[in-house]
Amino acid sequence: MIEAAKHKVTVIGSGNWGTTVAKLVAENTRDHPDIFEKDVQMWVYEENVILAKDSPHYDAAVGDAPQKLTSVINTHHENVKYLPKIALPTNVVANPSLVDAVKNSTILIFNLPHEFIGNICKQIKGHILPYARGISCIKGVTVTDDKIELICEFIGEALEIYCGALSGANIANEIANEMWCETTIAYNTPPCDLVNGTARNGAAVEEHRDSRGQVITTQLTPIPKNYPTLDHDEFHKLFNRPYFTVAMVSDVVGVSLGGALKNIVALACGFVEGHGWNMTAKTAVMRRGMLETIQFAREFYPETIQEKTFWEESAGWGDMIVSCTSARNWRYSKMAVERGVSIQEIERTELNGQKLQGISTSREVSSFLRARGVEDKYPLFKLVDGILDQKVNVEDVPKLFRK
Ligand SMILES: NC(=O)c1ccc[n+]([C@@H]2O[C@H](COP(=O)([O-])OP(=O)(O)OC[C@H]3O[C@@H](n4cnc5c(N)ncnc54)[C@H](O)[C@@H]3O)[C@@H](O)[C@H]2O)c1
Ligand SMILES: O=P(O)(O)OC[C@H](O)CO
Repeated sequence: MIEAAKHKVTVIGSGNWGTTVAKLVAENTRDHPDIFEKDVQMWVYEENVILAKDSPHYDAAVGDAPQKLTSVINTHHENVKYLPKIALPTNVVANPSLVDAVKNSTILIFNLPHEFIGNICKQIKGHILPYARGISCIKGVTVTDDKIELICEFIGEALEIYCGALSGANIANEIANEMWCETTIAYNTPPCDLVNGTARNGAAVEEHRDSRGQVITTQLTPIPKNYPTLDHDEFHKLFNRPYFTVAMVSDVVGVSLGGALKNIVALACGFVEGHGWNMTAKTAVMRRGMLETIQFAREFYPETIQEKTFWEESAGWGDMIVSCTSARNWRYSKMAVERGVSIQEIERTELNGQKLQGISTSREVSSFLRARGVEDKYPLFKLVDGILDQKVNVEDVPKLFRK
C-alpha cells in the first residue's frame, strides 16, 4: 500500500512580502496538519547583515561582524532586514540553497521582484517535482521579443507545471502585523488534479486553456493519489487567515494585470503628489490608469478578459487605491519629485534592498506597446515612461486630460 503524503510548501523569496506570506502560510500549515507538512521552506537570497547594538538580537560576542541572513532568521525567527520586528513562526525554515528549498515540494509560492523570475526558473528547472503546483504572488509582467506574458504563465511554461496568481490590496507590513485585509487568488485547477474529471461541486471539468484562450498543449503530470486533492478549498486553507480574507476566482488575466499595471499608475500618483497636487488630481490619474489597464486587457487578452475582476475584486480597484495612496511605488516616486532626484536614486539610497516594481514594469510595458505601434493609445503609461527618462515634466500630466 502507498503511504499517504502531505503537501510540502516552499516560498521562493524572502523580501517584505515574501517573508509576510511565509509567515501566514506557516501559521496555516500548522493549523491544517492533515493536508500540509508543518515546516515551510523559505528560500533566501543570501546576504550578510550586521545587527545594530540596540537590536534585541545583538550579541556582544559577535559584535559588528557580518552574519548570514539565513542564520539570523533561523536563530531569532525574524527577518531583520526585510521584515524587522515581526516574529516568524518557528516552522518557517530559511534556506540559502534554492535547489534544496524546492526539493520534494508540491506547492511552490513564487514571491520575489519580477525581474529575477527568469533566472530562478532556470535554476530550479529539473529540480522540482513534476507534479508541483505554483502560486505567483509577484506583481509584474515579463516582456521578451515583443511578447508579453503573465508571470504565472511564464512560470508555468518554464517549469511545465500549472501556476495560479495571488494579488490584492496588500501592504506587507500591515498584514505582517495582522491588520485585516483581503486578497484574490486566481487558480484554475488542472482537470488531471480532480477526481474522475469531476470538480468538487459535481460539475464536469472542461479542457484546460491558457490566459489567451488557447488549449494548453503541455502535458501536466497529475498529483499522485496519495496526496490530498489540491483545489480551491485547499488553497483557501493555505492562505486564508483571520486577518487575511481570501477570495478564490478563475480570472488569472484580471488578477495578474491588475497587480502589474497599478504599479505604473502608483508612480504617476506619486509624481503628481510630489509636484504639490493633491487627492483630487490623484483620483483623476487613478481613473485614467484603470481605463488604460482595462483597455490593455481588452486589446491583448480579448478572448478571456473578465472585466468584473477590476470592479469586484481586491486585485482590481482595491489594489489601485491602496497602491496610489500608501504603498512604496507611490511613496518613493513622491519623494523623488520632492527632492528633485531620480526615482532610481531613491530606490538605491532609501529602500534598504527593497525594489520598486513600477520602474521595470513601466519600461517593459512601454517597450511592448512601442514595438506594436500602439503607445499613443496609452497616454498615461507613456507619460510615466517619459518622466522616468526625464524627457517629460510632471506639469504635463493635465495635458492628457484636455480634449
Ligand atoms: N511588499 C509589499 O507590500 C507587497 C505586497 C504585495 C505584493 N508585492 C509584490 O511581491 C513581490 C516581491 O516583493 P517583496 O516586497 O517581497 O520584495 P522586496 O522589494 O521587499 O525585496 C527584494 C527582494 O529581492 C531579493 N533579491 C535581491 N537581488 C536578488 C537576485 N539577484 N535574485 C533573487 N532575489 C534577489 C532580496 O533578497 C529581497 O528578498 C513583488 O512583485 C511585489 O510587487 C509586494
Ligand atoms: O509597496 P508597493 O508599491 O510595492 O505595493 C505593495 C502592494 O502591491 C500593494 O497592494
